[in-house]
Amino acid sequence: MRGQVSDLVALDIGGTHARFALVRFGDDGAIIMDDPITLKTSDYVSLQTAWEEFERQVTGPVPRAAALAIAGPVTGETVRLTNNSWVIQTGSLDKQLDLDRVVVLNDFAAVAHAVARVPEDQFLHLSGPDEPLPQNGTVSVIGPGTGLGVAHFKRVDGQYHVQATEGGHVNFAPVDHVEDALLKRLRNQHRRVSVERVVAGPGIVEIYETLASLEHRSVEQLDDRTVWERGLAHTDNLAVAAIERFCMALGSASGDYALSHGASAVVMAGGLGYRIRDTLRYSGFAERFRFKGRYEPLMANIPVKLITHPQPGLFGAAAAFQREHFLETV
Ligand SMILES: Nc1ncnc2c1ncn2[C@@H]1O[C@H](COP(=O)(O)OP(=O)(O)OP(=O)(O)O)[C@@H](O)[C@H]1O
Repeated sequence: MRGQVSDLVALDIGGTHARFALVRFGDDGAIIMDDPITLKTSDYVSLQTAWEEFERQVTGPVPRAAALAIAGPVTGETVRLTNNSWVIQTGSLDKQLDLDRVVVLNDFAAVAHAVARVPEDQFLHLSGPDEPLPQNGTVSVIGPGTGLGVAHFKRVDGQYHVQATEGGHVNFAPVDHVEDALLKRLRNQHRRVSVERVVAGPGIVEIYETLASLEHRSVEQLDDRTVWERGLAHTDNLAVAAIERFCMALGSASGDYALSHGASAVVMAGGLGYRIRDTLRYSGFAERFRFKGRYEPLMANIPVKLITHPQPGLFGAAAAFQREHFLETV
């Protein structure tokens, strides 16, 4: 896109990183995105100072329009990020960043927009019938990462509507004795145990230590990244078992979301989901997804896919902006 005038700055603001990308909208509605500039949120005291740095790094004019996908509930005028100290006042962003048009949405709602808009070849089949996403119906979008993002969208006659949720905070529901032990362990630490305590990156440590205690083994204290790395590299059998257990718990939770959303398809998203994509396909994920008593035949008919687009949050923020300001029909 270099050398062409951009239409929009798309931002994806997470707990650890803020990503900025220049976007141009093609005459046919295509969303053409430049490579993102990634900044560490902890290196900047506010969105405004990070934006200044982005402007310094860009050659050429910066568009006076922005779409922000933010990791936190976007409800009132003030948005507090879940894992960083920035406070974003949505009502005055245009003045603070010198913008003419701004769209702000939850980061996982942005991912759902991306799932609704990217072409079929950007999905990898995980389980269930190997068929395209439905033209009409509800799709659950689930993303284990630092937390557990959950959203859904409903497509009807070529239009779609996205709903952000706080689904990662529903209760963790164990279905076997290992998960009973995991819940017991977590309940000693937290008054209430949400599914995000298990089905998100940091949960792997709890699973690892629970498995060790079931074998009366003492293990060194590891951080989540190390357990993931050892398990994915098959250098630590307990970590391999913990990842298998993680996939099973993700399958259970995904099935619960599909049931409660009335979904006819499910899409996994997020950096962690992508990292474990091959393991997920050959794990107990699919069996646990279906394991819903008399609804097993219904669950077996739900396709589960994984989005492979590298920046669904940025792409989805641009899609949300485009729909609000340019296109009535997507
Ligand atoms: N090699 C790795 N590097 C970092 N995190 C890893 C790695 N392998 C597994 N993880 C797990 O993935 C989680 C982060 O997930 P993900 O990469 O999806 O980030 P995210 O939630 O999208 O965050 P952000 O948008 O702020 O980068 C970490 O909490 C960690 O437990």
